[in-house]
Amino acid sequence: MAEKITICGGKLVVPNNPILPFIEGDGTGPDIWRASVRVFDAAVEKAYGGSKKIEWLEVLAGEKAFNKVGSWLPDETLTAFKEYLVGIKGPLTTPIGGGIRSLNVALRQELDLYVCQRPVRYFNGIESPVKRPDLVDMVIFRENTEDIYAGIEFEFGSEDVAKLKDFLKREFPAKFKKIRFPESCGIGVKPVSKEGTQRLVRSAIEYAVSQGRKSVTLVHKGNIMKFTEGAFRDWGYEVALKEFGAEKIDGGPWCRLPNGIVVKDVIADAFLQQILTRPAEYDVVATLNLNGDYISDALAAQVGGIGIAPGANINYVSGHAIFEATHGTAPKYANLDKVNPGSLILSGEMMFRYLGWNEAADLLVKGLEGAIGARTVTYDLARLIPNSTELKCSEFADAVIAKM
Ligand SMILES: NC(=O)C1=CN([C@@H]2O[C@H](COP(=O)(O)OP(=O)(O)OC[C@H]3O[C@@H](n4cnc5c(N)ncnc54)[C@H](OP(=O)(O)O)[C@@H]3O)[C@@H](O)[C@H]2O)C=CC1
Ligand SMILES: O=C(O)CCC(=O)C(=O)O
Ligand SMILES: [Mg+2]
Repeated sequence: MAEKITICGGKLVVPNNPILPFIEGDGTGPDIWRASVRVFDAAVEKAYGGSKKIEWLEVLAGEKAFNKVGSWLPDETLTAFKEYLVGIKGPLTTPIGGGIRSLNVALRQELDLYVCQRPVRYFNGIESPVKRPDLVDMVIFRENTEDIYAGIEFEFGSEDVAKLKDFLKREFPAKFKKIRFPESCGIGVKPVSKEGTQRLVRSAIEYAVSQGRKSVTLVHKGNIMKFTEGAFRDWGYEVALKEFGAEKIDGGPWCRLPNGIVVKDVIADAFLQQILTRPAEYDVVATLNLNGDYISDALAAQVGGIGIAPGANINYVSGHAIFEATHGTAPKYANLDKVNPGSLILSGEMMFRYLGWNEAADLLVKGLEGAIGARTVTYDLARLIPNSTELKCSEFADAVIAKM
């Protein structure tokens, strides 16, 4: 009988037939979902011989939801993710400039999924744009609920931005003078809190400890944005020192945990050049929301692109989690059965590990490594792998299943 996943004493209780809500997604989402769900079911069947099975529950969001029920993000969808704890989603479109705000961000904020966890690793056989993609083995912990993604923006020409400018002019005249074109600007606000920073950094360090990683790097732009990004760095070190018994190295601020894990920091622009030139120096990365968004795509490109870039949005306290690829809806490829389902498949791998279904997770990796190793890949990897055979999205799913 299908049952809900629950949490007890901070540990997930996963039945053999868990109900997992999923959102198909916009654009290429349906193609990718159809391919991935077959791979997930095949992995579970092969790993557990019928003793475990997922009961998939479709919930609506995005264009499909709007067309069917007139809402972009129906309450029932949020309720399902709250109730069933763990789910998975395809990408959802966010218009640029005007229109609705991001549904992806809304889900993260509504469910308080404060960690956006994105592992980046190399698969043998892919020729990436860099010489040593195999040196990239990082896990990004991106803060997922605040920063400029909180969406506190005031549109140029609106009554609200006029009110805000009046307030700044009156209360903070020196700061207001620094606005270069006060008459013609919109304004965005960047909230970064101690609480939000510390729960993110705590999760990153706990992950590093549990997985035996070498270091945690706090990536920030604290030289320029001192009280947001700079504070992120300081509050991050505070967690390492006060909660994990770290000791400062040569007077700090770098520090070392009793088990040898180094907690260090780097300014974001330097980080983006060093991941190209010295990737082996970075391991677990903890960073703010916008930096994490840029870093995810940049690192994905280093190992073969966004077609194999998985992710998860997790609240490590409540247990709520929604797994999703790093990439978006790639609308030009919608319904062509063309794009790589690898990112969603690997997001499923993360999900299975989160559920404790490591055998099924291992099969997903085996299948993906097998298909890539045999040079039977979708268009994106075919561009990078000499003498490869280009497969459709659905055919790639078959190839992964065949190699499990
Ligand atoms: N979490 C989410 O739901 C996210 C949603 N979005 C949304 O998606 C929409 C489109 O965003 P856009 O900036 O174009 O970014 P996308 O990630 O959707 O696409 C950019 C490029 O990445 C490559 N790509 C994307 N997905 C795949 C895949 N599965 N396999 C292989 N290659 C892939 C394609 O490259 P090429 O052209 O080289 O073939 C594509 O043109 C926007 O509305 C955005 O807001 C964006 C990111 C995350
Ligand atoms: O919400 C969106 O449309 C974009 C989100 C995004 O780029 C990301 O989470 O990496
Ligand atoms: Mg992104």
